[in-house]
Amino acid sequence: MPNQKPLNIGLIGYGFMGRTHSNGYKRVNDFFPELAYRPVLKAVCGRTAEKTQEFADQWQYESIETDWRKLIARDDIDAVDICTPNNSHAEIAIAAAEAGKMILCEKPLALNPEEGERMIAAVEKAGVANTVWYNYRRVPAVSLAKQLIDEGRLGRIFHYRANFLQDWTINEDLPQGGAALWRLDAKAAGSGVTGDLLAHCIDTAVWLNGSITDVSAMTETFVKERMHNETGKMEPVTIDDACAFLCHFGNGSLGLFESTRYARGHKALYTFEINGEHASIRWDLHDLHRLEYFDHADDSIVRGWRSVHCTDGDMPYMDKWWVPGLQIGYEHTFVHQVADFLKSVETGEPCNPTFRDAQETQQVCDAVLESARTRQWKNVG
Ligand SMILES: NC(=O)C1=CN([C@@H]2O[C@H](COP(=O)(O)OP(=O)(O)OC[C@H]3O[C@@H](n4cnc5c(N)ncnc54)[C@H](OP(=O)(O)O)[C@@H]3O)[C@@H](O)[C@H]2O)C=CC1
Ligand SMILES: O=C1CO[C@H](CO)[C@@H](O)[C@@H]1O
Repeated sequence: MPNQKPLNIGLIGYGFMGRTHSNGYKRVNDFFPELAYRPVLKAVCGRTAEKTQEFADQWQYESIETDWRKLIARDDIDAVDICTPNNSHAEIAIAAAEAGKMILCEKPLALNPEEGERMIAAVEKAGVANTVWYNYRRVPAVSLAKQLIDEGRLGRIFHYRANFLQDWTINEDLPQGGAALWRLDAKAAGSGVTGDLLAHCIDTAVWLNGSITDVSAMTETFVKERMHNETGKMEPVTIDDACAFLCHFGNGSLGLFESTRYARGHKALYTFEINGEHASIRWDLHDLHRLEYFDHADDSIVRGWRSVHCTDGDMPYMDKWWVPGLQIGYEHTFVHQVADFLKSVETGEPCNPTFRDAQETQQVCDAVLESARTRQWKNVG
C-alpha cells in the first residue's frame, strides 16, 4: 500500500526470535492491509559480522551493525527490537528509550524486578511505545479464552492450572553457557524454567485471571554440575531445572503451576485449564487452534466438553487469514503482535503487555524463586 508510513526496524539478535519477528514484519501488511504503518527491515545487529550479514541477506535487511549502541544511535531507526539473551534486555532497552526509540522487547522483560523498574522508568520518561513479546496471548484460541472470561461466561473462577514441559536438558553431558546454551547459565538467563517457561504461563494467567497475590514454590536442579562453555571447566549449575508453585489470585481463585525441562517426551507442551462456577476452559499448545469448553448450562443429555475449532472469521484475528476450518500456527502469534504494535503506534494506545504489564510477571517469578529458596510463602511485589 503506497500510503502506508514506513516504520524502520532495528533488530538486535538474529537467532530463534530474530527469525519469528522478521517473519512477522514481512507478512503483516499483506494480511492486515488496513494498517497505517509498514515495517521496514532497516538494520539487524549481532556480534558476529559474517553470521549477521548472512541473516541480513536471507531476510532482506538493508544493513547490519555489530554493536547495538551504533544501531540505537542511528537516525534512520524508529523501533528497536530486542531479541538477545535476557541479561542484555535492560541495558539495551534503557539506552534505546533514552535515544527516543520505540521498543519491542523479548520476554522475560528483565533478569529481575529491579531491572524491570529501571526499564519502565526509562520508557515512561521518554514516552516511547513499548511492548514485550508474550506471544501466546495472541493465539486466537487464547484470545478467545480472554473474551469468554471477560464476558462472564465462566462466572466466579475457582481454579487456574498451567504447565510448560520440555525435555531438552536431561542429558547430563550437555554443557552450559556460551552463545548456544545461555539458557543454562543464570548470569545470562536470570533463572531457569521460571523465567524462561513459567513466565509465559504467568503472563497468560495474569492476563486471563488477574493478579497473583502470594506463592509457595519449590525448584530443583537435577544435574548439579556441567561443563561451562566459556571456561571449559565443570561448574555448578545455577539455574532451576524444574519449578512448581501454588498461588492465590486476587479474585480468590487458587493456582497451580509446573514447569520442567526434564519431562521426557515433551518438547514444548504448554497447557492451561480454568474452572469457573458455570463453565471451564482448557487449552493445549500442541493443538493450539482448539479451545475446549464445558458449559454447565447445556442440556444434561448433551452436556460435555466441546472442542471449539477457532478458525471462523468471528474468532479473534481469524478474519485476517483463510476460510473457516483452515487453521494457522505458532508463527502467526508474532504477526498478530506486530499488527497490534503497529496499530498502537497509529492510535497511541498501549500494546499489551507493555513493560509495566510485564513487570507483574517479573515480580511473580521473583517471589517464586524467593519462596523456593526460603521454603516459605511469599507475597508478590
Ligand atoms: N516469546 C517467545 O516465545 C520466545 C522468547 N525468547 C526470548 O528471546 C530472547 C532471545 O532468545 P533466542 O532468540 O532463542 O536466542 P538465540 O540464542 O537464538 O539468539 C540470540 C541472538 O542474540 C545475539 N546476541 C547475543 N548477545 C548480543 C549482543 N550483546 N549484541 C548483539 N547481539 C547479541 C546472538 O548473536 P551473536 O552471538 O552473533 O551476537 C543471537 O543472534 C530471549 O530473551 C528469550 O527468552 C526465546 C524463544 C521464544
Ligand atoms: O516459548 C518458548 C519455547 O521454549 C523456549 C526455550 O526452549 C523459550 O525460550 C520460549 O520462550
